[in-house]
Amino acid sequence: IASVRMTAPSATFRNPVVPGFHPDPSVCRVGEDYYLVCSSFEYFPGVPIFHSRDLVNWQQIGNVLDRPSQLELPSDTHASRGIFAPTIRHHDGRFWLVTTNVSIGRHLIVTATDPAGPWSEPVYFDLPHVDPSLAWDDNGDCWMTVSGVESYRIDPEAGTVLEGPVPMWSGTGGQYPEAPHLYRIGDWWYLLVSEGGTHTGHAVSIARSRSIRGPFEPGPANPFLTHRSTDRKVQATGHADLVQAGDGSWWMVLLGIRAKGQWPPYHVLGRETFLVPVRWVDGWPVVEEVEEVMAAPAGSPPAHAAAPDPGGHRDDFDGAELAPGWISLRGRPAASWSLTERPGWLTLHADGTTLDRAGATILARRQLHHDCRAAVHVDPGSGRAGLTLRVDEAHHYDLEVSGDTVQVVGRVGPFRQVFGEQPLPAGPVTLTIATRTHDLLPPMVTAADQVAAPGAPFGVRPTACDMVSFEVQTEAGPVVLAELDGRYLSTEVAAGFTGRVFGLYVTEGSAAFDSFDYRPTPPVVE
Ligand SMILES: OC[C@@H]1O/C(=N\O)[C@H](O)[C@H]1O
Repeated sequence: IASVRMTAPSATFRNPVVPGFHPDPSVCRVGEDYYLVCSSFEYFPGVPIFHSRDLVNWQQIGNVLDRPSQLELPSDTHASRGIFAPTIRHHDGRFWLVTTNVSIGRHLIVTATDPAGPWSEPVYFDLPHVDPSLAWDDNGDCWMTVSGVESYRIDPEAGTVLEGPVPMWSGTGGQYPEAPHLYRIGDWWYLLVSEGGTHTGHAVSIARSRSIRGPFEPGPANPFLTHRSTDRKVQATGHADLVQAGDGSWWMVLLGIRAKGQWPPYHVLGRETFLVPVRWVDGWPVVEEVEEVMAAPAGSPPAHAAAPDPGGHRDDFDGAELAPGWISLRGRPAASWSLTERPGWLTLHADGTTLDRAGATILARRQLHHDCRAAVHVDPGSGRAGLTLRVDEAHHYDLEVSGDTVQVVGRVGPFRQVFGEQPLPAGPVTLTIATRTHDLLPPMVTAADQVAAPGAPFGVRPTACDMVSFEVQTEAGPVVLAELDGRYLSTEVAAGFTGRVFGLYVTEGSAAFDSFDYRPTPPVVE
């Protein structure tokens, strides 16, 4: 099995290769093209799909489940439910995607000839567990493997189960054996399994067999990848998928988190997609630890290392369609949005639901950087609208305009508070939410500070600072209405499988958005 052929030492790349909440990555190669998908939970459209020519630079080319007929997300779908881990494979001239919609308790398979879509209507499988994966054996039979770990021989087009469950090797005994993938490599069937759960105990192990039904012999060094009990910057590494590059070298995509803070560490960007080179030793995979900067695959331009991350994007809503990166909650009713009602603007219509309940009219983009700014130019009209930074219905900070007032409203669990407000002339206004992290402990905030700077985090000496600031553009210049501690919008506080998103929203009436501008900002230099 070919080992990694490294390029000149200078070529490195930055991890994560797909930043922001893009967990449970799965990848396949077709010729010189790579395609990668991630889970998407309660968001619509579902299963974002990315394309790359070098495993390092990824562009989103669409969403696999972009029709309500493919993606049933009942209105009571809880945050972090919906679409769990997907697997993408190419077989017989077609792309195949299998995933689980846990809100309806079914696995589904869709196919496409063009990975940018359209993808087919789902074929459903009522089988237990999650994290389905597909493999075709030497007879051309299709096998679906699920967490736990067990396999079924299926007819993927008829939706029928032909054999199984066939019990499979389920790791080294860690909790939650999941994200199984079968690979035909040489004369072996390799079975990759994650275990330990999708947080700091995460790990990846492997076994192999001469037969797809097993029995499987475990590898000599399992788990061959884990960052548990280490002080590595990247943590929770697991849920992996292997791919052989065009030059014969092997790579693995996986999820991980970039935690901030000393104790306890917390993460705000969700589980992101990382890339790591794989060497094969005596027929078993060996990987280095996952770092933020790693040696790049052969032939890949050392893009990330060379130039600062180009990760900003701007949308002026001048197009006929929304970019694939825009996501909504549990659906996007046609009556709730328009790009034509006010040409050059995105118009959103409320249905009376607040941000605290499922069903609000919201269009969101993932936060991709710890240090960034997101700005909208919005005409609230007679509505109540704004820009929110959210994790779920119970964890969000909103910069909201209604009538002649702009407010900063924070919702954390049972707590809801206004942190800053000021009058505003009617008409379009620019609202900005900025986030920055720095590791130096800020000074203790006292009651006196509160009077001096309303909204400053009160009385708490955070272990490390993730600050969220809220700004409104006035004739006299930008005004910062409040700064809030960002830890309350972290996975450690909100729980769940997603991460932060910036959302354009309306909760009363209608509002029109002229632009959305997202920029990474240079990290605070201590
Ligand atoms: O990400 C959602 C699920 O979480 C998991 N592990 O904790 C599974 O592998 C995913 O399907």
